[in-house]
Amino acid sequence: MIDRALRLVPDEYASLTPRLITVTAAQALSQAAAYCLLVPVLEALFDGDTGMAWFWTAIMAVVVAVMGVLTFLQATLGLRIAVGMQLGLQTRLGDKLNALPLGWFETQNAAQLSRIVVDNVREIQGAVAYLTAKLITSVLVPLGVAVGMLFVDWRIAVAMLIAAPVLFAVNRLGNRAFLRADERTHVAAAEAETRVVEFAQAQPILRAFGAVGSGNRALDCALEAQKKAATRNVVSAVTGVIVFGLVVQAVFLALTYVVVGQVTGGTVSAAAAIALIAVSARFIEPLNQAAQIGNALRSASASVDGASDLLAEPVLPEHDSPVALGAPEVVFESVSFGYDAESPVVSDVSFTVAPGTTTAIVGPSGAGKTTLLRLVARYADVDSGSIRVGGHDVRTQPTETLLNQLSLVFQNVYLFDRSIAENIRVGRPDASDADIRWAGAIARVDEIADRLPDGYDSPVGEGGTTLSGGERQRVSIARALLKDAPIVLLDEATSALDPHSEAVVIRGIHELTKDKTVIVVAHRLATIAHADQILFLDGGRIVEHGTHDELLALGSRYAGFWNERARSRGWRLDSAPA
Ligand SMILES: Nc1ncnc2c1ncn2[C@@H]1O[C@H](COP(=O)(O)OP(=O)(O)OP(=O)(O)O)[C@@H](O)[C@H]1O
Repeated sequence: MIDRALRLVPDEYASLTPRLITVTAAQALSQAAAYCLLVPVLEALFDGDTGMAWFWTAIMAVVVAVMGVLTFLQATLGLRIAVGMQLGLQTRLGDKLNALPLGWFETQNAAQLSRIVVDNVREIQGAVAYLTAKLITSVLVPLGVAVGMLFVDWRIAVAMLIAAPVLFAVNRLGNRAFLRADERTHVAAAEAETRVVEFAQAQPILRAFGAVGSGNRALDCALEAQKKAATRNVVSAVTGVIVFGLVVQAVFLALTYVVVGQVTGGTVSAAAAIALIAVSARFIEPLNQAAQIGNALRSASASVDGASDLLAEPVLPEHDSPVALGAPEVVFESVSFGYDAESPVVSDVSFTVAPGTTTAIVGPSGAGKTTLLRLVARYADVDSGSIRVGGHDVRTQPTETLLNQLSLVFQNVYLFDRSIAENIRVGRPDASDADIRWAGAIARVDEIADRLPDGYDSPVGEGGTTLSGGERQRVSIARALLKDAPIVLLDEATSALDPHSEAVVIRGIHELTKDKTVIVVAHRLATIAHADQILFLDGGRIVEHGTHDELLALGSRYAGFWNERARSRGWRLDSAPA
């Protein structure tokens, strides 16, 4: 576990780790030497040899002083590693999250990510900086004492050298059960966190459907499982510590018998015996500590796994060399893709979106329309075929270059818990206030800002919860307007907006898409009818493509889809807004 945790130490702090280990080892040996020096000091005192007593006390004082300096060095090194470890590991995890394909985030949940980046890092930090040092101390001090005893009485030294591995073996056995219980606790805690976040986020739906009780049940089960796992964990930890404590006392008693045996045998003086019993107590103490440190180290093991697994997640191959971009065209060539290898979602799809034209993708639910948009933005890489944007395969251009050419306006608009202005500025971080107001005016965000007390500086709440769905879309359109990318990927809203909001959003989108290359997953009949090209997708394949008139004349799938939609909405083409 320690070696895996040490591998997570950032490079710039890696050189400090051997220093910490060396200083800790030296500190532990000086501590052992100080304990051993008790024997000659006590012997001299009992013999009434004041000169020798002072001599050994002076040596002991020097050793204790060295030990003090080493303890100080050990503490400062540990602190430096702890701080560096936290910053460095969190930066590495942050960089990793930046490099992961966008599609990866759709399968993750916020609670587990936050647990890895915050809680796991804290545990690993503690394991590397403090627990490693404590573990070294608790091994080297008894070992040093036992070796030191060789110079006093070899039989006692041998008894100590036998006792130490016995104690470690008992400790190891006792902790196996704890380790299993601890793993179960980590799993149960992660599950409970996920359920708590889900329960909070699903409140509107649970209440709307009167399902608060059933929503609670999933959470209650997770919390109950966590409670049981935690109880088992505590029971096995406490049992292990009690058993280990009893064995430690038994070993201490055995050592005392050995010492007393030497006194009665006449090989050790009574004064030395008292000193040896005191040293034996010191010998036992760090071993006792090792039990608790072992538990803490094992508990940190699950955290190391969490962070290591995240760091090992595969990223999409990245091309750093700059490319000379051509016209803003999007070309799909025999593209096939599936979220998992067994079930393709998109099969052999080929089409070209010429610069400055609009392509509408329509088709039944689950046909793969949104997936096509995601593949353009490289949420994931295609399984076969290729997608070219601006004349280059999306896989052979730097991600930044690709994303700079794209404005994404998807249905689930996420707003940061900051002001309206800052949320719009996400579109172009160097935009001036005037630019933000320009984009806000076109997308009619100014209407929203006007009614809020702090105007554009008003906070929008986590995820934009203080704004309506239509208002959030307006902010996201303002973002995209500010970015002014040549290609717009648009997932049209399926949910109904009130007539005013809808009219405003449509106007904003109209401005955003003017003279741009547009791929739109279209639901509004006006958008579909006025597109330069329509792709009818079913089961991941393009089954028909052409203009609205061509496809209506064909009288097949698209015509059926169109007539059904138009009938259900009482809509006629000549009434379509421009
Ligand atoms: N992140 C994902 N992981 C696994 N499967 C997914 C993922 N996203 C979508 N799918 C599956 O891929 C298929 C196509 O989904 P997609 O969202 O592209 O369809 P769609 O045509 O846009 O549907 P809708 O009109 O209902 O939004 C569906 O079967 C869906 O369950």
